[in-house]
Amino acid sequence: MLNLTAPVQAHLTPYSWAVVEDLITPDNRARLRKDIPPLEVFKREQRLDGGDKIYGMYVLPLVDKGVRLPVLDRLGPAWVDFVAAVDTDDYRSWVESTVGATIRPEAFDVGLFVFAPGDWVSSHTDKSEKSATHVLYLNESWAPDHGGAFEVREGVDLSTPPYESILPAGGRSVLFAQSERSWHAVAPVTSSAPDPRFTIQVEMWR
Ligand SMILES: O=C(O)CCC(=O)C(=O)O
Ligand SMILES: [Fe+2]
Repeated sequence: MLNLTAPVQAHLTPYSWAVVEDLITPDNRARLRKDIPPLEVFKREQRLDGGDKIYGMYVLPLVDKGVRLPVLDRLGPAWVDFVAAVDTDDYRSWVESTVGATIRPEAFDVGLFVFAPGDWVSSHTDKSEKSATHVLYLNESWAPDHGGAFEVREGVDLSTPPYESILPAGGRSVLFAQSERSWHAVAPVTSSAPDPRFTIQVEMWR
């Protein structure tokens, strides 16, 4: 399921983050996409103000602190295989060496996220209880004017341009170590996007 020898572009500014291309092979991305359930199965997650971030998206948790949730089997073998692939010492060592975070076995969540037009996440660092986050993008084609870019940022202020913008598609994934500097945001998905923005998030806890 995962090609841990896929090319990595690792960065140390403004924090430790990396872009990885084709970590999931195209055929496996197609298998995963085919088994994304309808939106009715997801939970709407939205915060309009307060807290550490403002956001709107649909979420389907698949693994909670290392425990596979019943829905995983219902999604089918592609999703079971994906979870098995991130629950390995090879994957954890790869995360550790790619972004320099310390990863504990079993302390991980996996979620399937859907961002509809207008959905976004304000600039935030992720919770300090987190060691690293890996976001894998499941759409194949995506244009800059569809919004939804992963923005590497240098602070909370969205009126400044991002340090870098990553197109959330084409087999790309973004991995970063949590720190007080790990500012990032998701630009709003525009109404011109032909499909919702589909992501898998692997969250690794300290
Ligand atoms: O979907 C992404 O690219 C990142 C999402 C994110 O940062 C979050 O949900 O905390
Ligand atoms: Fe985040």
